[in-house]
Amino acid sequence: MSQSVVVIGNFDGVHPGHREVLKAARQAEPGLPLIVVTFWPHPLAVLRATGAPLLLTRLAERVALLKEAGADEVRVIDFTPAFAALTPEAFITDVIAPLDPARVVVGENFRFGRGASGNVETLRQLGAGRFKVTGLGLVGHEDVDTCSTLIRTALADGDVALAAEHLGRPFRFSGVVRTGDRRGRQLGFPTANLPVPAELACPLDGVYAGWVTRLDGLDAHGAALAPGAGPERWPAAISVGTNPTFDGIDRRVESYVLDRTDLELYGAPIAVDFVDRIRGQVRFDGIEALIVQMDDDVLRCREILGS
Ligand SMILES: Cc1cc2nc3c(=O)[nH]c(=O)nc-3n(C[C@H](O)[C@H](O)[C@H](O)COP(=O)(O)O)c2cc1C
Ligand SMILES: Nc1ncnc2c1ncn2[C@@H]1O[C@H](COP(=O)(O)OP(=O)(O)O)[C@@H](O)[C@H]1O
Repeated sequence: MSQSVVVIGNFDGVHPGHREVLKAARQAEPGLPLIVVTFWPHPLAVLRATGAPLLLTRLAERVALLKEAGADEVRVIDFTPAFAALTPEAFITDVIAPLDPARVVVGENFRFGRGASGNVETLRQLGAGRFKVTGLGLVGHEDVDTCSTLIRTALADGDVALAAEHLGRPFRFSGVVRTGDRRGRQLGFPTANLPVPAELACPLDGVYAGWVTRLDGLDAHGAALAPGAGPERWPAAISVGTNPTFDGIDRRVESYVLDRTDLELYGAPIAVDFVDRIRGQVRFDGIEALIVQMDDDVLRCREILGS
């Protein structure tokens, strides 16, 4: 096997700071295959009693984004309690050395091995004579460090515009469309409903403007898109919440694709990209008031999305 340049990290969200790490690795060792080593589930899900932070990306999305950001290969380590108990030496011998790295690149706050006892300095000592080590500073973004925590906080505040700024792209929430209460069509606003799994980050309850994309490479009628044609993206009014007007219980992400009533999305994988927040959820006294408000929401969406 030829030598490689190895990057290690969680990379949840694959934000611009993460992309910089991959870019730096590429620049340090031009010519060598870039391998990203990442962990699943999130190490804190195993290590911390309170569990992992809410995830910005599912594993498949993380892997796809890492490849888009320049990874030639992504190795996903099954982060079990046994794996967490490896010594720093064993981590290097078992996981890193077999990749034959000429260089290992990590963020300067990287910790590894039992009890998080390894750091960049440990990595340097263990790699001496075998591979070089680069520890990168956190990447700044408009005076604040771009990091997953800031993005999570922005989402929890409903500030999806700020989350998009930190992410370098709109926050994307994806899933498979489920049936709801079959009320949307009667209201004149059919909505494609996604469940909100407990482990995923999701914007604060409210109404948003954004885009819906089918992820299965099929058009609305199930036919393959023409070769080279990108997936279709539709402007949408998005409601996140439990439908308080109807005393709902389940939290969902519901998207009304503007001006369409012909879509068949049950069972389809879709992505919802959040562009801007319009308002909070309201418990209306009747459906008329909800419909008047939804008409207004659609106008706001058109303004925001320019469609
Ligand atoms: C643009 C938009 C705004 C919405 N705003 C509210 C709201 O303020 N309060 C509320 O109870 N439900 C709101 N909803 C959710 C509707 O109640 C829900 O889409 C409708 O009951 C249909 O549910 P169903 O998809 O399960 O049939 C909104 C939905 C959309 C698309
Ligand atoms: N413009 C549209 N936006 C979203 N979904 C649509 C649209 N037009 C048709 N649909 C279809 O209608 C379904 C939603 O209808 P709705 O009456 O809200 O039922 P449900 O309560 O099951 O979500 C969607 O899952 C999708 O298959």
